[in-house]
Amino acid sequence: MHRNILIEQIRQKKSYLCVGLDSELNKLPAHLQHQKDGIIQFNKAIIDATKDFCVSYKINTAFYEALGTKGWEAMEATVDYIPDTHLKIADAKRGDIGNTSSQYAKAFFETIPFDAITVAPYMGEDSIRPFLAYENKWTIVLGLTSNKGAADFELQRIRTAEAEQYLYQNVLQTVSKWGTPQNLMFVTGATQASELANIRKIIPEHFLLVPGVGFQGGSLEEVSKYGLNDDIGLLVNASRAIIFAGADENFAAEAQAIAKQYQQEMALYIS
Ligand SMILES: O=C(O)c1cc(=O)[nH]c(=O)n1[C@@H]1O[C@H](COP(=O)(O)O)[C@@H](O)[C@H]1O
Repeated sequence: MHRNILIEQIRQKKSYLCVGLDSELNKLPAHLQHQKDGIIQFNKAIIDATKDFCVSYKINTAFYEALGTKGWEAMEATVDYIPDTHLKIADAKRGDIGNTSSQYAKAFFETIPFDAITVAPYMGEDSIRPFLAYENKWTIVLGLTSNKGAADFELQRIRTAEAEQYLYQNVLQTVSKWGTPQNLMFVTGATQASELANIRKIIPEHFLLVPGVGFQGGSLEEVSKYGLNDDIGLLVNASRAIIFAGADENFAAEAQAIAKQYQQEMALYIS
């Protein structure tokens, strides 16, 4: 998906919400858990209920891969069902030596036609280039993640030729030279909102994928205050807070209500 189309969708809907389809089988409403295509039915109902309030869906592949062949089938059926107006993100956190990354890119950009994939930067440039080679596809590189373990490496101070800085800052500076704001985004956890002003100094133009509102306690208000740019530049993800808002037959309506709440709050920040 071209950046201009994404921005247009966000402005039209007054929403930069990404709904995370982390559809863990044993958390589905009881009536769907034992059905052969329970995850597909669940995802379709969630998509129908939330598509007017969000601009993107993020499929965390772990919840599908865990189920083997059936999981991959559910993932493909879900990607097929998501309207083309919505950015389809494979949250797969891949990255390997070049020829292997090329196969990951083929898997998630061609075999299953996602628009974007999350990638870990640890293995460097040749591990990321194969994803960037695809036109109109997005490579979303982990920057500063939402979890406690971000302190182990990402928030370590390092000394480079130019400055002393956090490791994640060096990642943003370096990786942003390999692509452009048209094909590269970065993950910034909502729980790290205090760092967003610094992040925007390094990458003012790029879109940020921001997970961590809802269950992980990140604040949409803070993220929006420090993260929004002239083109909006944010995709804020919530998974469990939306898809598991309700636990019975009413789950889709409950999910819709929460997605709508997020959208209405976002509308205040971008109007
Ligand atoms: O790459 C991600 O999406 C991601 C990065 C990060 O720093 N933190 C994070 O929570 N995520 C993912 O974002 C989703 C968050 O889910 P909820 O906490 O249920 O909203 C999960 O799929 C996580 O794997």
